Amino acid sequence: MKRSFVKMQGCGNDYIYFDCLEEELPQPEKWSRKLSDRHFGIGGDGIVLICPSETADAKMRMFNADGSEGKMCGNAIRCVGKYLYESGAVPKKDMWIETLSGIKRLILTTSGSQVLSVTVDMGSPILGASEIPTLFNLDTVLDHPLKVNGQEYRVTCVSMGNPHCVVFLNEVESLPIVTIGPQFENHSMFPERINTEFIHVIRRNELRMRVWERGSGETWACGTGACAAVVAAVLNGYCDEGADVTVHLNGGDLIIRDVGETVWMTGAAVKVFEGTVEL
Ligand SMILES: N[C@H](CCC[C@H](N)C(=O)O)C(=O)O
Repeated sequence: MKRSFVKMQGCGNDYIYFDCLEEELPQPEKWSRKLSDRHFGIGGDGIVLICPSETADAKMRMFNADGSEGKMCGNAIRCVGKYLYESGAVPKKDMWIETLSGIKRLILTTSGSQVLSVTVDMGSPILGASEIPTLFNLDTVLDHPLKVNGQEYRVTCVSMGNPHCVVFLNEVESLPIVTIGPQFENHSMFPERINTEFIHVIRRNELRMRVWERGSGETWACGTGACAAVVAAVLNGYCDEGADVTVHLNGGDLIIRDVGETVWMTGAAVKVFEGTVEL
């Protein structure tokens, strides 16, 4: 069966999007693995399904490149808002998207009929060690030692609807992320695996971040991860609550504001190409 798709990216975190408002996509786990392959498929960090919702303007389901389903995706939800507005499916600049981590509010910035950037209310961070989930026998995991492959790191764990482990380092450019990333992702303390953000604090309102994502490996950006990183930075005294923090990712910048009860994320959403694929 021939199926149309749209390739979109947020700060280089690129997914293959399927409009499922009229027609479901069967076996999304299988197709995410096949189509994400950058040599034998379309190429991407995974696939995203844009589905109907009874409680919001639309519903987003996202699947990592390994086929596992993520409960929330910050870069993808911005692209979903862009697609829905520009296609006319949801002609609103203030819209609501249902996810497995609850309904999120999007505010679109447009130029004519084009969406330039999207601001998302990412919701309240979850800090309870068992809720993230982790197996630490603690209430919260703040600047806590964790041995990974024989080396001790200090970690802060935050959920933005999906699990994150934030590690502050003196520099991240030379980090052997392909080696250390999987060792964090599959560590025994994280029963549902983990997304890991490696952070260099440039100044109080500026972070540099690299990320090893659960199910996709090193991605060029992670929206939920950038939010988790700023929450962790505020908790550890590196950033100020309520301030706009610029997070520099491999693929671009996100502006994150942790206001305590919620976290706001602003960033671009870019269409790369459209196509059809035989499923
Ligand atoms: N790998 C993540 C999902 C994608 C999150 C990321 N791409 C974002 O922009 O938030 C997980 O399994 O929880």
